[in-house]
Amino acid sequence: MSISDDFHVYDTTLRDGAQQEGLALSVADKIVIAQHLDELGVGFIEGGWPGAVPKDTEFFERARTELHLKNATFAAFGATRKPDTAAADDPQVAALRESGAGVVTLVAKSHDAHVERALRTTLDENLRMVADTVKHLREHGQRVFLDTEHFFDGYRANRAYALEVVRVAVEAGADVVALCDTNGGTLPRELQDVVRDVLDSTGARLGIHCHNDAGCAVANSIAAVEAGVTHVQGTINGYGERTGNADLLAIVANLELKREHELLPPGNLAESFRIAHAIAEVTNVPPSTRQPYVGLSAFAHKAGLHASAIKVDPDLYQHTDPALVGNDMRMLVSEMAGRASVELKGRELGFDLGGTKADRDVVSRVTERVKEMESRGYTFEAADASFSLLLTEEVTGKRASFFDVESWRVITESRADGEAVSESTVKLVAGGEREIVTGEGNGPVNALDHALRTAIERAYPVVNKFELVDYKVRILDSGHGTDAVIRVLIETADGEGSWVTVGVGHNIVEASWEALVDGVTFGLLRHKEVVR
Ligand SMILES: CC(=O)SCCNC(=O)CCNC(=O)[C@H](O)C(C)(C)COP(=O)(O)OP(=O)(O)OC[C@H]1O[C@@H](n2cnc3c(N)ncnc32)[C@H](O)[C@@H]1OP(=O)(O)O
Ligand SMILES: CC(=O)C(=O)O
Repeated sequence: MSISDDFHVYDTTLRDGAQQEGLALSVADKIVIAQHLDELGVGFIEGGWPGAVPKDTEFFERARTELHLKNATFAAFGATRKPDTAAADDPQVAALRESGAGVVTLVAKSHDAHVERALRTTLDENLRMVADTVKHLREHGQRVFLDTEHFFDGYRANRAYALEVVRVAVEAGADVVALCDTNGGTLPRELQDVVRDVLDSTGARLGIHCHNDAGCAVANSIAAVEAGVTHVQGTINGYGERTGNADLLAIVANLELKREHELLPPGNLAESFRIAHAIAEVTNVPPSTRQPYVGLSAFAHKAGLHASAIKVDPDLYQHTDPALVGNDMRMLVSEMAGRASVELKGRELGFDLGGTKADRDVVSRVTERVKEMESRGYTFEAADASFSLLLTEEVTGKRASFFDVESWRVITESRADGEAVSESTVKLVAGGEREIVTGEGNGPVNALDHALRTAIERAYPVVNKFELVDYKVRILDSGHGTDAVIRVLIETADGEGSWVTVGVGHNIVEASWEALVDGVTFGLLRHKEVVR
């Protein structure tokens, strides 16, 4: 059952979203995504094109027994009957009928040139294809929506014919006619004028389906709603053919937060962030950090002047409260930080630095050090753990340290079997004991990581939980060739969370060692080991 039939939130992630380059969903993936969509509370889930794509046929079969939707109705997508064939005899129409979906969304041509050149039939026969197929499915008890492909381009080329397709579909029993900006090139004002004309001329219940080729898919969808459409199609994370479809979560957030529509069940908008990221895990497409509302950077503030105003009131630099979509505000500390950025970041990390003159001095020193270090290649916005160590150092007056390193070295040897293996030796004092440890690895950083953690494990057994999970190298100032500055970011995890540290140097191993030591040090602080 749809939440509300007054306004349709129609998701096509599993059909048009799956048309994105590089995105390939298994049937099991589609089932998991459908569960997330239903939990979010969309009204309709377009599951695919049964009869054309074997996985989609299987999806509808399995969905019937495996999915018990609370909020959504499934829609099966497919084309109108072939030219000069009875709808009842068309095997693809049969697949739609037999899909078990409560709704069939038929794609139909509404642009005269497409009818004549792509379908290779007459304008009249295309109208009969629409009417026959809609009637046939209605007679079999299915609700029918019609997607009018290339509607806006078709309207420009032959308004009368485009409108006739809409009228014929409604007369035959289609509940909704979705106007599709298939090539995604229409701009909002023109789109709105067309929607108004179609509403006035046909009285049809209209929907909108936009692509993002001109960067206007969300704006066009909102413009269409403002002009009177009551059914809006889109995909999670804006997946879709070419530059993608309209991002459904952004549309819903805009309409709920800025136009007072109630589209999802109460409270569900705040699930947007979680569900967008959960679906990105399934699609295996890295989520864009800059995605409106649900991107990791959507409420991340870098500029010092922004932070200083946010300190007074977050609304001064945010268009909405991130919590409403399940996201969080974050402060980024970098060379562009001012004292307010450092103070707010400190608060995020558990340091209250707003009060005394001593606090203000700490904030000023940290701000200066960050700017100076970033000018040498460090970056703190991606390395919260290194920033936290720097801040702790300025607050307590000493660098957190659990061991004294005497020396380290690493060699890489090419062996007779052609394998290159690295071996390192680390000498240090930890827990009052001098340790001399060697470590092997498939590369120098791996070998150093093993040796370092082995050398301190007697004093701090918790390091056995630590694991280096990501390692990124960036050559800064690459014009200097092998003399360039190298920045290394290391992510360390302990099974409960992860943290990132940074190291910089002219030597990649030296930069890595700095990031490794910070990584272990921050991990020990996290586990409340006592600093010497
Ligand atoms: C705008 C959109 O995104 S619509 C969704 C598009 N999605 C897909 O295409 C994914 C699934 N598609 C498929 O599996 C295949 O393309 C199929 C099964 C639909 C068709 O495959 P094939 O029969 O091998 O033909 P092909 O892919 O070359 O398409 C051309 C045929 O489709 C017909 N066709 C094109 N558009 C339409 C339409 N809107 N309605 C009905 N038929 C259409 C053409 O007339 C041509 O038919 P013909 O071979 O009888 O002359
Ligand atoms: C139907 C569809 O996906 C389109 O016209 O873009």
